[in-house]
Amino acid sequence: MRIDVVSLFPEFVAQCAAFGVVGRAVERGLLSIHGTNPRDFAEGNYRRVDDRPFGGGPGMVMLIEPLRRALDAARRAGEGPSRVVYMSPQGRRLDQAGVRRLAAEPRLIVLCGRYEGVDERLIRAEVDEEVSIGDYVLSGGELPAAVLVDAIARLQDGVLNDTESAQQDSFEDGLLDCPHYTRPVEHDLGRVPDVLLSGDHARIARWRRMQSLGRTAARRPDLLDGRELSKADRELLQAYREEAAA
Ligand SMILES: NC(=O)c1ccc(NCc2ccccc2N2CCOCC2)nc1
Repeated sequence: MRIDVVSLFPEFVAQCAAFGVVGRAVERGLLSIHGTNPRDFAEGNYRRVDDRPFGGGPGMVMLIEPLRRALDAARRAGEGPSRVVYMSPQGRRLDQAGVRRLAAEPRLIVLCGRYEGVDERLIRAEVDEEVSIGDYVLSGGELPAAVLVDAIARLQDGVLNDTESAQQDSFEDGLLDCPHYTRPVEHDLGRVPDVLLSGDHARIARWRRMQSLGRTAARRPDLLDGRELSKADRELLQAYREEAAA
């Protein structure tokens, strides 16, 4: 999959893709990240990429033409059709289903806004979808772009090894993850739950599922809305609540 990032700080997003799982995916050619800077397409000796907002008000707005030329250059740099995603607080909230949908695209061009945002005419003409990573304001779209790139990279075939994909699965099925423990068994912060030391894999899997269900119900009940729990899951959730109440 090819991702082009259009940003005044293109190296920022490329750097975020240089480490860990995503870095490995790039090294192995499962994913390629390219940066294009609108400033390289700005005219005049100040190479302006922004200007004052019509109607007054604080801040500056990104100009149409440098962005449009940068988007065109990014489009031409790769092959095949590309979907343009604009990272913005006005976008549709990103969730794992949205990541899966975008990860299936052959190409993405991710547009990162700075200043107070981008001239609306460019958005209407060039952007296929606006995406928000959450209801908070950041100084630019680069961090949201890096978040999107990371989440998409993990879903590319061959990127995660078996252990990592198992962890991914626990979030994929819409539940929060269970607690994790490692050595030592005894510590002044507490003891590892005996079930995890039992070697009884069915019992361990049951305990982990119970913990995922219980934590989801306690911390993110919204994730269970509209979800038909199986009889087994309902019993596990009940067991979790009884244990928590005890
Ligand atoms: N939640 C998100 O995904 C998110 C994304 C971007 C972002 N900022 C860049 C930006 C992009 C578009 C429009 C305005 C702005 N902003 C520029 C700086 O001023 C505030 C508005 N912030 C949060």
